[in-house]
Amino acid sequence: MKIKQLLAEKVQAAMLAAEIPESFGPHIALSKQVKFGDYQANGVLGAAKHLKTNPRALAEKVVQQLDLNEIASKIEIAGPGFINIFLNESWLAKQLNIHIDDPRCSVAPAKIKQTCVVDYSSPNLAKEMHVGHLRSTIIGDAIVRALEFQGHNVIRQNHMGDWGTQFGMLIAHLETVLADQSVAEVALADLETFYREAKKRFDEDSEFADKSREYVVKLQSGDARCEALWKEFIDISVSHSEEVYEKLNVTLTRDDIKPESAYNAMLNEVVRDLKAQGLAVEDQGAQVVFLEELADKEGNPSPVIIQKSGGGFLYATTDLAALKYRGQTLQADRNLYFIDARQSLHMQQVFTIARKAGYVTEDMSLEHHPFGTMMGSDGKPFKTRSGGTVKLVELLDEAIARAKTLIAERSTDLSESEQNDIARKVGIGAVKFADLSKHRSSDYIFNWDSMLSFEGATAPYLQYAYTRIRSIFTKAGIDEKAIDSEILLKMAQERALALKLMQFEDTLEQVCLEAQPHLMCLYLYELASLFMTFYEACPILKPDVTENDKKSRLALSRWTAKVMRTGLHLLGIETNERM
Ligand SMILES: NC(=[NH2+])NCCC[C@H](N)C(=O)O
Repeated sequence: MKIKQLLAEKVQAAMLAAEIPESFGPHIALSKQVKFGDYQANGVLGAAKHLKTNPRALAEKVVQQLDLNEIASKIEIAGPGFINIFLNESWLAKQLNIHIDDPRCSVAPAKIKQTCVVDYSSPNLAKEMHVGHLRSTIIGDAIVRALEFQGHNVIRQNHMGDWGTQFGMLIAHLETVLADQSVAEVALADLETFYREAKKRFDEDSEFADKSREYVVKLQSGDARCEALWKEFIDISVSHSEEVYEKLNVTLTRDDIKPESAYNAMLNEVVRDLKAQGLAVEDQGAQVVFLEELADKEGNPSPVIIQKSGGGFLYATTDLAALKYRGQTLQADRNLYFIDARQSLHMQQVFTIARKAGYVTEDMSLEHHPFGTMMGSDGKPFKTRSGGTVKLVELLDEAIARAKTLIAERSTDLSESEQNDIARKVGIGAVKFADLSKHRSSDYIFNWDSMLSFEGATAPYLQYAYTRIRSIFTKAGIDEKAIDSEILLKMAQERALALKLMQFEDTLEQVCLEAQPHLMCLYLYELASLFMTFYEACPILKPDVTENDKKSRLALSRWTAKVMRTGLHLLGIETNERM
């Protein structure tokens, strides 16, 4: 149920009837205090100013026209002309009752189905996946899940970095290592070390450096031997990423990989397009687009090199080709990119050029959703103790091991294999929730103790809250599916919980529009807290509770469990039936 939209439509209609031009809009917001009701419409104020009339009188006119009969129990004008809306308990209860069996938690499928192309994860295959890619993977996956749940057509694009000059050095080194009888899987077990070795040879041995450069050229011209080596390298590197995806429970598969090399055949065409349109000009032998739109303070246009003087292409050229494909072939209504904030200028440049070149039409939205850096406890970018890159698989294994210690202490009645399963969900959930619950664009400090705490806004807290709700049914010996009785909202705590449950779709909508998963995290934490308050104030299984109250409260509990499970699932976090 989109409550905000429903109220907006009603208030808008009343405003029109009161002869307020449509452009002023109803501006529906959640009320900040209980005494101001549940929602507040703030649109009249601006209109009154514009029409030079008394805002209160205008608000009264609107309220007279406002038809919220069944929905609201009270409408009040407050302050200079705010309209406070108090929702009707029986209307709220009715919505919950209608959707008691709805697995979609009363979320309607999107009326306008958009094609959303989502670029996320996208690690560089020359090296091990690092924490920056962890953020992109987790955040991107949460948004993909949310958009799909809404019913949009989502196309994942894992824009893996599998091309570029460093691959000459890597395959030249791989060739030597393989000649020494080593197996590629073993040689590439640790990509970081392999890269370092190759780089060292490249810097110290000029013969090797020459060979590396020669291999770059050969690779580009389709030399079979070099291509075979490259393919072998890429294949193993991709499987490293897949190991991370599997541990993380993200929805990316091999089919979603559309790496940089996939656009090689389009790069010449991109340069041709931009030259033909007068966008790219020759500058010192290179092909450059100068963007006035992104000029610096001194007014110098922002230069974007799309082809080097030697003929080589760049990161931006590939991104332009990718965007041409996404615009013209995939016909994306929304293009979403989950990439580190440090690539903001690059993205702006690509977006500006793509628009000018007509690769995407005006109505296609281009969105870079940047994220901040994950920091270590020392406040510096997250590294291993020796200053190296943290291997993601090891980080995730540590999360699971730490969760296992906690679960083994708490859940002594469960078997070893049950404990392991829970530890996996809790450990991975903790890493994800800690990341997703932060405002996307801010940096944050990675801290094991706080993310694994069973108190506060953490995955373990929410997962445990979910399990506790489920245990009410076990304790009562009732199959939750048999709960189909009327929800009655008598107590304030029941009403508050019911309202929160009905706000799930509004939250989801905002998460999808702004690509901000932390809104869902916050929502779920508030929901769990409201449930705890409800549970304390409104006993369910105590002997003196009437049968109707008991059933109604069980139905509310069932609803809460459903929304918690669905919300966590949309964040990519699994729940446990026992814990
Ligand atoms: N279309 C894109 N540029 N996607 C992001 C790619 C990220 C890049 N491979 C990196 O690791 O920095």
